[in-house]
Amino acid sequence: MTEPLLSVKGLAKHFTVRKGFPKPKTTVIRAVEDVSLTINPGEAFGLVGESGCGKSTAARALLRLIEPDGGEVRFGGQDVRAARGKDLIALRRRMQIVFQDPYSSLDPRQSIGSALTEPMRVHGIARGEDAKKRALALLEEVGLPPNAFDRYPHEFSGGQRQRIGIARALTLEPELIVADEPVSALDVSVQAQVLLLLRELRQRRGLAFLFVSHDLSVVRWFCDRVAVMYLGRIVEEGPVGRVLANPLHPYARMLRDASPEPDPALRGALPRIVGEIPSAAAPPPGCPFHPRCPSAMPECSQVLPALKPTPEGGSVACHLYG
Ligand SMILES: Nc1ncnc2c1ncn2[C@@H]1O[C@H](COP(=O)(O)OP(=O)(O)OP(=O)(O)O)[C@@H](O)[C@H]1O
Repeated sequence: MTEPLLSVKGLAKHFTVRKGFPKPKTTVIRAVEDVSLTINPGEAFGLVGESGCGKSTAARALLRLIEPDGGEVRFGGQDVRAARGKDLIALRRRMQIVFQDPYSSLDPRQSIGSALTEPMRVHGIARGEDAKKRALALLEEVGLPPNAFDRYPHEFSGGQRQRIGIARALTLEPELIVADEPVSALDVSVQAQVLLLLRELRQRRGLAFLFVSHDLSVVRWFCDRVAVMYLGRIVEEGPVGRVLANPLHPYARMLRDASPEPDPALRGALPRIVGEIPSAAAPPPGCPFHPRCPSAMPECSQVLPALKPTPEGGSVACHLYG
């Protein structure tokens, strides 16, 4: 069996906010609760769910861009949460992030050449002419001309800026890319080109991906495995073909049925997603999905269902299953 590249167990992240007027009250938002997943070398793992379910928070917490409040994160066998100083820098080099909006992650006053060579210099990989040569090769790899090196972010289109964001994520030759909604800010016509580039890079470099998206068709196309999140928790996980074709959790089924149907003959015949996602500040007792679930039973409002294994190596957290 392959040793997982990334292994996450029981990850938690809570935010404490003060809200209300005139007497603000302290509220704890349980953005991520008991999230576990593993990603093997070269594997693409999708994280899907409605807006606010905790996908981005989970992705940032496992990279320690924000500090988790609980759980264990191991990368290549190393304890990410315990890593300090040089060890943490070395781990960071191996896992990189591509953001939804590359414009906000690129410094408008920094040339593209400098944005690409700076991390190489800081991490002691290359400097001077060597770093420039590597940056030019990266620009070519992501489909940008060499003269992009001396230009600035505002001179590029959204799709080109995302290519720059991808090139920057590659400067340190990572093994895992966390792609947080990498194409959802782009025009539809450009989305496919950037997705093709990501898939090409994945194949050529043997990269593993944590692919955060609300778009099931993109996840179906890009990923090997997928986890469905609801109110901070994973409710179902498994091979992408099985989970999206035959979801076992009623929420996963609802999400699948609400996603645009590629076959026009079936469009409109499917039930739409119903009800509002409850607040992560006051998650319902028992199964967090029970207030919206068409199949809820009395037990569902009292007992939180544990994740149970499914035959093909996935898992589902539902009292209806098993
Ligand atoms: N810095 C923060 N302070 C307080 N609450 C936060 C913070 N970041 C996220 N949250 C809350 O945590 C929950 C999860 O948010 P998160 O952005 O991770 O969800 P998401 O699934 O990625 O949604 P989206 O696709 O809209 O980004 C939400 O209720 C959100 O309001």
